[in-house]
Amino acid sequence: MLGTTRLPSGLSQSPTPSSCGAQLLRSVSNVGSLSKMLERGQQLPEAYRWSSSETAAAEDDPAELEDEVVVPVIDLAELDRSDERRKEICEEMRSACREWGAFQVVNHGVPDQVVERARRTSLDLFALPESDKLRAERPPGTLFGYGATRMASFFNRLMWSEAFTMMGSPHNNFEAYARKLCVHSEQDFCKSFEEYDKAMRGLALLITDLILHGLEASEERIHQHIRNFWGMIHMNFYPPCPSPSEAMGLASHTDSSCLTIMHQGSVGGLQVKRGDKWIAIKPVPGAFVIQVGDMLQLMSNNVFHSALHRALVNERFERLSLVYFFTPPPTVSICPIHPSKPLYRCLTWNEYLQVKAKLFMGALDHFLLPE
Ligand SMILES: C=C1C[C@]23C[C@@]1(O)CC[C@H]2[C@@]12CCC[C@@](C)(C(=O)O1)[C@H]2[C@@H]3C(=O)O
Ligand SMILES: O=C(O)CCC(=O)C(=O)O
Ligand SMILES: [Fe+2]
Repeated sequence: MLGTTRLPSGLSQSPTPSSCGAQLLRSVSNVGSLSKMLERGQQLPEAYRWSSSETAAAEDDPAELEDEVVVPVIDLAELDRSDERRKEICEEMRSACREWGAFQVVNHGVPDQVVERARRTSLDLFALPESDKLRAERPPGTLFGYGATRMASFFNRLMWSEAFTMMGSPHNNFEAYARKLCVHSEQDFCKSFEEYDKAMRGLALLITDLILHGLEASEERIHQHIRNFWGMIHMNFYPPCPSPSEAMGLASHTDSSCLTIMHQGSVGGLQVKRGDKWIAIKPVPGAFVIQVGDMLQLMSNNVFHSALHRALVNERFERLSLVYFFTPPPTVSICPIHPSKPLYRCLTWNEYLQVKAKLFMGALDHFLLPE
């Protein structure tokens, strides 16, 4: 990467056919030989330039620095020590979900090597030649594959990122992606995502269970809701950017999921909106960022609010965020958990994604019941 800056490639031209045999001879880590390059110092292309009001960060405001507010960090180390400790953790999560729609967890039990292997494999994937990545291009209107983020059509500026989404538990199909992408080692690729998917499913079930207990939902209700939930692995890659203060890594949005578990690594960029301020979620070594998604807002009947968030970029470092979306199965009816005075009508995940693709930030309101 030295001396050059890579242009996010997800939005560029059509695939050039290339053979898997030829790909095997190349190194997947050879980032410098990949997509279009910009000379160092070259300006940010106009299509990637956002207005300063859209990119302004809380850190730009000196008053913000003096009185730093941080998203809660919840320690799961002693979860099983006693019922009291478990209740305290449920309460910490409940209050974080109400106040922030987000928190970080540490001592979560996911081994570092599992995370590191999945991050390495993801970086290798983004380092593939553009023509190989485009073999797995996400067809318009669909969920899985490589390219620009789905919400790109709602903005008239381009985002400084590329993304790849794969189906995870319970129907993971990593071999198919590996074959399509012609990755260097199919076996390592599948193994690393299989173990990551398994670890994330375990963590998602644990955290969703604790959060729903905080809503005083019955055991039966909780299990009915989450036992059959699905997982999706979504990777975002943000190359270093020649003019980060004018660029946007990922524009402001809420996730449609029930819960999102994100590993952002050591390079920060994620921000969450609190009131009218954007607050950085600073990387904490080994932590996962947990965010309330739209489905959990609906299930909680607005007790919790899905986190409005975005990702900024920087000039020096590339950044990878590894995201696990924990979602309802596509055709199962999802309703507010306490049905006495529901604010929303029941919906299916399929239905929700269709409405989100049309209304984007207005999607959840579309399902509000009349007063
Ligand atoms: C199931 C999904 C949620 C998501 C669209 C997706 O198919 C996988 C990508 C997800 C993502 C990530 C970036 C922001 C977002 C709004 C987008 O455009 O793609 C979310 C989508 C979502 O949560 O609605
Ligand atoms: O990369 C990040 O920090 C944010 C990623 C994100 O919000 C998403 O993929 O939905
Ligand atoms: Fe998100």
